Amino acid sequence: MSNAPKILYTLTDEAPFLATASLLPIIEAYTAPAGITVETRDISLAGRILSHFPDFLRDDQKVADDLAELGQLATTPEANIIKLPNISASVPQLLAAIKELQQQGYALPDYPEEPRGERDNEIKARYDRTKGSAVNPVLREGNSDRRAPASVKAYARKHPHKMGAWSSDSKSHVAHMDAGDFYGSEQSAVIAQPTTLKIEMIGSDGRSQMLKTGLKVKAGEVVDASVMSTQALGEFVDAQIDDARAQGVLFSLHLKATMMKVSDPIMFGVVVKRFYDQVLSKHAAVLEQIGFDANNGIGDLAARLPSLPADQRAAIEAELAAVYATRPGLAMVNSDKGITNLHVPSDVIVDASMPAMIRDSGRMWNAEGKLQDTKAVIPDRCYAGIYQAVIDDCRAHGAFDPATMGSVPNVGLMAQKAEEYGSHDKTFQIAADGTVRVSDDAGHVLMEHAVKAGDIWRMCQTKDAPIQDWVKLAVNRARLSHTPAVFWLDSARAHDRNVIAKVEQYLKDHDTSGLDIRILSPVEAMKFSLTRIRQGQDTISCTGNVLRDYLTDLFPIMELGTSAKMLSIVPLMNGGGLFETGAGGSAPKHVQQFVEEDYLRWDSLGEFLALAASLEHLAETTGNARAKVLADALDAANAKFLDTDKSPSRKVGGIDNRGSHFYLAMYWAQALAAQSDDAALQTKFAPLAQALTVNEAKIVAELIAVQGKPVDIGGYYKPDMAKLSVAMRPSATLNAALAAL
Ligand SMILES: NC(=O)C1=CN([C@@H]2O[C@H](COP(=O)(O)OP(=O)(O)OC[C@H]3O[C@@H](n4cnc5c(N)ncnc54)[C@H](OP(=O)(O)O)[C@@H]3O)[C@@H](O)[C@H]2O)C=CC1
Ligand SMILES: O=C(O)CCC(=O)C(=O)O
Ligand SMILES: [Mg+2]
Repeated sequence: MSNAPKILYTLTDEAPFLATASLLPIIEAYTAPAGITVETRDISLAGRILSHFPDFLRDDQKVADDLAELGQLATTPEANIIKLPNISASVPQLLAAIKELQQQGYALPDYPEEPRGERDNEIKARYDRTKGSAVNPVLREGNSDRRAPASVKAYARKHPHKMGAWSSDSKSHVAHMDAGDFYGSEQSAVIAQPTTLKIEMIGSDGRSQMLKTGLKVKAGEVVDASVMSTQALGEFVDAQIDDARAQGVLFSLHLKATMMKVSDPIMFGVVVKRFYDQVLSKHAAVLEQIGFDANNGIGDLAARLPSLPADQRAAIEAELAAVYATRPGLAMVNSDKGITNLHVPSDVIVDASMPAMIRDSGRMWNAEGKLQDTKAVIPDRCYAGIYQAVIDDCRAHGAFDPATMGSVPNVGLMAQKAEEYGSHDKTFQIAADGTVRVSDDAGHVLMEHAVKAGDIWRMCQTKDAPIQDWVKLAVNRARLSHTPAVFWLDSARAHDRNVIAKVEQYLKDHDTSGLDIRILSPVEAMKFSLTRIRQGQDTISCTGNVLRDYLTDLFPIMELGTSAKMLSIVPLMNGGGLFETGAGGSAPKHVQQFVEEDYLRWDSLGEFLALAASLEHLAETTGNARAKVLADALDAANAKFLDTDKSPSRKVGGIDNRGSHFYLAMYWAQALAAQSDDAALQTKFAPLAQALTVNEAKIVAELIAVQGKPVDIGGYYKPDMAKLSVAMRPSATLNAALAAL
């Protein structure tokens, strides 16, 4: 195959987007001499919003729907996409982004939180398409292969990050429900013939309502349904609040309200309502009137209180203080600013929050700004148990040692919206008591649940082709890295039983001789992997979509200090490549630090690794030999970058993200100048390598000189590109050297 070599680089949000303003000019300068085009596509929250409202914007303000274009491209062999982390917006973030855009002169409508009439419904539906994890499921037309490359692991062993010590009498623990959750109610079916499903709600009064019709399913597809009883959840939460107070530990809640954008905000709301019951019940009428929504967190109340008369406001504030006096301490997101774990549903996201707690000796921050033992409430049992297994291990054996510990790479089943992370359009909060029934074309009932008003019912789909591809990837990875591979599947779950049967069947399609491949329940798989990790041994985890997410933050954060240092490749099922940068988020607190003191702590190593993999893929698919030369030189530069430890330090005065980009550029140019595979590239890059090497001290000084004072970038969700470029490219010497290339 030969086509014009092109890489699509995504413009996203927050820290990774700021970093792009400095890194992209370097990437463009280096790839151009090889005849490679790098184009950008805007998939930021602001960009997604604007692309949905052309009818409200002036012609010069309209933007294309880049996400839809990339989603389409991801199904083709030509795709070569570098995907940086983006905001998966909660409602409070969506509201803030809309407000900022309106202030910048975009005449967007307000978000109709309580829609009245057709027009409101239509506008809300448009906004809701940009909400939550709206990007990744669209682009992920493949399964994932996430790991710490050998060079990164070696770096972490040489420069181990700090890990909080663990004590055997830590009172920290995970609390989960014992009944009434998704885990306990799961039903699963494998589709025999292509058909169309419908989801029907039959009320106890006999009235029936279609929740969804026309849901096409393919042969071999696994479909599951389960239900969370909000009553059981509420009772469980009450008991945990009391128990946390009795034990003197912090109360914390860990959900994934971003990716599980329908079910988890409701669960979050149940916990907020229970925790603040005293004040919310007493002032219910007033709170209703000011539009408070518990699903948006208690921060929503704080935001709306100013609209009340002073006396009403004081009464509510007094009641809030009384709640805090009688409740257990809440884990804090920011104790200086009084932001609690229950403030905003997107502040505490389980994949990152549980590893952070484990790294901090099993503790979280309390209101006094001190670390304290914590009850981590993870209501549903499907995956909660793995974290208790880690806590048990740390209590028994102490903290993990990054200098000696083994690694747990992941091969994750996520293609085509697999499993829970694709369930949003099939998740419903039930309006009345009755039965939810899933049936096919021929009227056969596949699954049926008794439900009560308020319950959360959801259905998931996992297509057969992605499962086959996942098994193949797992076998390949086990073979390539000579490492045991464990499928984390729970035979007590209906869905997992169906997947186990498929895994057993599809393993037979591959040569597995000499490989150690096992199927273990998540808790057993965790214990097995942790035992090996302490012996310095690696174990591949082959998991479904949710555990993919959880484990690819958990292990990198323990092994490397941050999941930003991960290599995260998605071989797309139709032959293209999606290269995600790291496995971590968009680090909002890094933006805060940047605007306050012109210092960006974001670690772009994930971008460097993704770029090398993308160039490698480009060389293979387009036969462009120069892409290979660039990739090899970038590999060498990455190794040198790690060896010399040029990642950003944490504080003003050291090199930050921009300084680390300079070092990458210098090492990359040096490697290109030193190679002899391509004489023209060698000649082209030799003077640049020379200029950067000679001016190292000067460039670093120019980059550091700007630090330490506030910087204006003209927006949070949509920064001013000109201001941002000036702020992120403060070294005239570096800019001139790049321009001269
Ligand atoms: N692929 C994607 O698009 C993803 C997007 N997200 C989105 O990102 C946002 C934040 O979520 P979340 O990941 O939970 O929180 P953060 O982005 O705050 O990440 C958690 C912590 O990881 C560390 N970290 C992550 N990336 C880097 C980096 N490149 N350089 C240095 N440190 C890093 C920091 O820890 P410390 O300060 O302790 O060193 C950071 O505070 C949300 O909107 C979420 O939806 C999240 C995951 C993936
Ligand atoms: O899409 C998202 O919201 C986050 C994705 C994520 O956390 C992951 O894939 O690791
Ligand atoms: Mg994640």
